[in-house]
Amino acid sequence: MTVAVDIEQQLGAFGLRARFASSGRLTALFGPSGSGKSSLISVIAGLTRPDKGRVEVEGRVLVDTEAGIFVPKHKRRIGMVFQEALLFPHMSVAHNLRFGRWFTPPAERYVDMDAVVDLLGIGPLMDRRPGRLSGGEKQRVAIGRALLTSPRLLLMDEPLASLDEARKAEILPYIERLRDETKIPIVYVSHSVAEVARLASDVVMLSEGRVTASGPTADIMQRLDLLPAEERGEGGAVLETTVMRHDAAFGMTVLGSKAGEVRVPRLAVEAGAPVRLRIRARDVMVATVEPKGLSALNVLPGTIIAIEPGEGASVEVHIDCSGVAVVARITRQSRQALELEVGRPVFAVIKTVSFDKANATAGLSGEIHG
Ligand SMILES: Nc1ncnc2c1ncn2[C@@H]1O[C@H](COP(=O)(O)OP(=O)(O)OP(=O)(O)O)[C@@H](O)[C@H]1O
Repeated sequence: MTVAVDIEQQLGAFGLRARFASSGRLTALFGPSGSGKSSLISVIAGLTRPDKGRVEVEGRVLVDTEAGIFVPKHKRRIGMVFQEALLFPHMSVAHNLRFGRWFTPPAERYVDMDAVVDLLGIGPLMDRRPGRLSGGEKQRVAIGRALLTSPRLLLMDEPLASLDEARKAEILPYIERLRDETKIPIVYVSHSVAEVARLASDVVMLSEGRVTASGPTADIMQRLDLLPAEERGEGGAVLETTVMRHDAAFGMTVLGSKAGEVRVPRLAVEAGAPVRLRIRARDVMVATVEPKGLSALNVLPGTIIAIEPGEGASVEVHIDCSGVAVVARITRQSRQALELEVGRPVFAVIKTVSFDKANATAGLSGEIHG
């Protein structure tokens, strides 16, 4: 197991009682403000001591209160990236990067400087001081500095929270590369569904200091009831697809998934490349017969597997499309008019797809309309 946590900690009036285990490449700690994400990160990093419990990373016990084990933070070999880059302003980028390396005994340095510079695309910045970097560039350097400590685990606490949308889009592909091209497990704190759906292999959902759910990203993202109220509209299905072909005549790309083909405006990726799609529940309609004469390009056949009460006048219809669960948010009135029940064959009509290109360096991300 990569990361296994089972701890209790009282912080004033706030009680953190968290238990999860994840062997995912990037595990998102996800929850609303004040749910305990940063407190949990502090326990894993060794910045605070839990009252009770155990923390294990890559088979190494870092905390076990019963056995009297508490590995101090500088011996944990955990790299940290925070919301603010916290670079040394008087040092060049190259110096800031080397600073990370100095702290690791030579025998334990397994991360190579050139590889990190290449991975994060920071070669042209090496001689600059942090004052002359954009927010996104600073964060890439901060990630590089953390990687150069040769960590066994990388903790990222809302690393994009202080960046604007353009800077976020610029840095997301680098975090994907980090996830896919290094062997270092990442625990990533976020309260954004878009970020989690794009980056996480696994999600640990926190609410009021408790883990309310944990598991693979696709499973958790469709549990709309678990999402923080302000993010519920962002929830839905996460589909792993592969680029099948490009349709030059119409400027479209055809993606293959277990649920069927999905057509999206042309993506600048080669056939065979993986693409992760997010289909928000509010962007899916339900039809009881295969629709004709419709502008939406993507219609997936399936069977209703559950109908849950949604917010206000809505219900959430869960549709199994050949093993892929797609969620549609529709009104109770539509449900009644269409006589939707569990077991009924239907068609999920997808109005909009949010797509994220995995394994990319081009920063491609956005929304497309079917
Ligand atoms: N040392 C402390 N003493 C008392 N209360 C604390 C302490 N540290 C954290 N808390 C409280 O614990 C709760 C959880 O805080 P935490 O920062 O872990 O949440 P979070 O999910 O990271 O929130 P955000 O997304 O806003 O950063 C908050 O109510 C906070 O006020």
